[in-house]
Amino acid sequence: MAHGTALIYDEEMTKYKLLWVDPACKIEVPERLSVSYEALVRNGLADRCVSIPVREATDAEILLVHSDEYLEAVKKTPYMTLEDLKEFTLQFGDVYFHPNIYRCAKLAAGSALQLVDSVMMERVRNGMALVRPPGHHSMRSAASGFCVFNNVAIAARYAKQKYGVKRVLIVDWDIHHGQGVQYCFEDDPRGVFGKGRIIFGCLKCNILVFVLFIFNSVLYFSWHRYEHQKFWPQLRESDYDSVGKEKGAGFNINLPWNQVGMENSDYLSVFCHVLLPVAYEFCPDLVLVCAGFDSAIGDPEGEMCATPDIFAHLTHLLMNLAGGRLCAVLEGGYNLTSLPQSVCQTVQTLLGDPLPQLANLSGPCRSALESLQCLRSAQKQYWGSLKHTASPTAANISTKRIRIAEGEVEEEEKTELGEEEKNSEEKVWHEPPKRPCPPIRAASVLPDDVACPDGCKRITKDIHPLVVSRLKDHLVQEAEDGDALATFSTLVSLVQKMEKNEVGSGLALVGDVIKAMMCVVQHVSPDLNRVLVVCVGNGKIPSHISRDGKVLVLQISSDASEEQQSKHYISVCLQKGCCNTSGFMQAVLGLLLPVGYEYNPDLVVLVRMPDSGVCDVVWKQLTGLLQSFAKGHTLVLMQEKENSCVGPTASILLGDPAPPLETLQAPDREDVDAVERLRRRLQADWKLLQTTSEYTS
Ligand SMILES: NCCCNCCCCCS
Ligand SMILES: [Zn+2]
Repeated sequence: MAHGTALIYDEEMTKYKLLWVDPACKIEVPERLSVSYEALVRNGLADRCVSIPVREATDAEILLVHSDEYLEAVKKTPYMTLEDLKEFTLQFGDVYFHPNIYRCAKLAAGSALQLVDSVMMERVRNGMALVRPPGHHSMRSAASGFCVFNNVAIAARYAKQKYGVKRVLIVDWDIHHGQGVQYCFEDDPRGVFGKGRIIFGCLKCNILVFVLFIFNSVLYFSWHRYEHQKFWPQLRESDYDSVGKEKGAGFNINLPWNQVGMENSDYLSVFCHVLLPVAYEFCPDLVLVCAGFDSAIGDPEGEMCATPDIFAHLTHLLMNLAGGRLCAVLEGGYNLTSLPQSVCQTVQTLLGDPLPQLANLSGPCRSALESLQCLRSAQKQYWGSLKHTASPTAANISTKRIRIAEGEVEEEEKTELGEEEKNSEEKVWHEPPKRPCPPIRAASVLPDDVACPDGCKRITKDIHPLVVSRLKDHLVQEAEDGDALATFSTLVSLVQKMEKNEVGSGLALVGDVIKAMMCVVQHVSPDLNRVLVVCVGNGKIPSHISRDGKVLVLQISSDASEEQQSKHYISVCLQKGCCNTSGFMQAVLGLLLPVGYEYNPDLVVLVRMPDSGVCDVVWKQLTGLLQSFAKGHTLVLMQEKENSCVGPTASILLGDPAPPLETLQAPDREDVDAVERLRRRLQADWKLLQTTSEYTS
């Protein structure tokens, strides 16, 4: 298992800048890189990373994406006079050249390749390359948007060529559309059978089995400020209906933001309802992130309102893919305060530190919902997890771009205001909270004959007098059973240690998981405001447990609970319970994650019911994803006889990446229907469950 986080940076890449007046380019300054690196140093994060040296990309590597004539032309720029540089620049848009930019562009691309080498050779688990010039706008034969060589596109091609990586996921959370990346891969051969989708008609059982053999492929996801094609680069092909061409259909995913001011809720809902379901189905071997931070609050380009700590969560959600192989490469980011904060949030998550809690999440705004629905509808024919998406009725989708195109609505001028006209009020936001690592990362409460996994700290069972007295009146029948009493009081004291951040997470083997869970829930201290209880497998959970919203129970099982569902008692009934990976993940990504984020618990109790049937890999994915909540304070309860689950669970609680699931088959129709029905019913209570705009007030 690879460990460590690579950091690639060299101050040489700060040694070029705009040499003439150009309002479009003045924001791309060397300080972007230096303030980001200095913040990592100041926060003690640089020292915790594995420092990997930069190198220049070779011609051959650059030619993986760019044309020979373009490379030859750029090679001449170091010897150009100022006038020649200006002249040369004129042929491109919103970019500038400098005598040293060719060298820096080779270093930026080379840094991305060093990062890929480090991850693929397992010298590190993941990493970040702090580079400039950025890359995602540059095209085969053109520089664009401050970009000269397409760092991430070159890295993707390089990974496939050198390491035989089959499936690469590129996530572009920069606020601009990386058209250069889209052009590079949109007609990328997807393998023998087009996308490799082979459809078997099994006459006997007359069931269409969609078997998705996904051969070599690059899946590109980008969200970007669009404003109905009025925001730079103002391309028709940046809209949600650009899904990839012919064999590449379904492998290009564009989420246009048609308004500014998008917040954390908007970003998370797109991850939960589009990117993650598709990414799990795609099952990448490597994740590359076009890590642009102009999507953060305060950025003059994005004019969005998502706070820097959102990148801690976006990074974490992607780390559960590809066995944790994640390479983040800096793209944009022009606010010299939110940029370094966002970079630090990203690197701190790559290092495995606990995630910050995201407060005050609400639902996505109406415009985001329209984009979300349009995108899901445009992509549903390619992805099983989106298959049963409701098609947007004309009434509730933004056809504004179409109407503009048809001249119905006269074109407003470009939305981009000059720097001076930009809404003058400066955005303010809190500095992201510290994310201290607890002295004990994971603790265990185990029967004496069960070994404590490496890295875990065993908490010896003992009777905690003050706890016992409180317990006694609750658990009369256990009063005589000394062992149960000892277990329960140890669990309660373990939770108290979590509250004080002395312990990160815990796992316990107990005689009766439901009783243990009830005991913990009833004895958490009053200043623990909300407890999320996730029950995996069949079993009766006393419904009085979710009293007054202090406890939210979400159970995934195969028995339709006769219990009245309520806002705080959600029972997801799956055809094959927890055995069907696709259905289970559909419920986790489309229901549990959004509700969990909105509920924002201070403690998560994960209960593995006896005979849950959940397989190890899915269990590990779930345990990993639940670390998103409660600063990673998760208490895992399992039945005594399941001691084979102790090791795998502990490894995830200690920060190991969950192994990738296989490429997911399309979930069973019944399961998708069940999740969809539940989502529709619950979205009135839990706004992050919304995926269509007809429900917004
Ligand atoms: N108001 C300045 C216009 C800049 N347009 C190009 C932006 C390139 C961003 C690269 S991440
Ligand atoms: Zn950008």
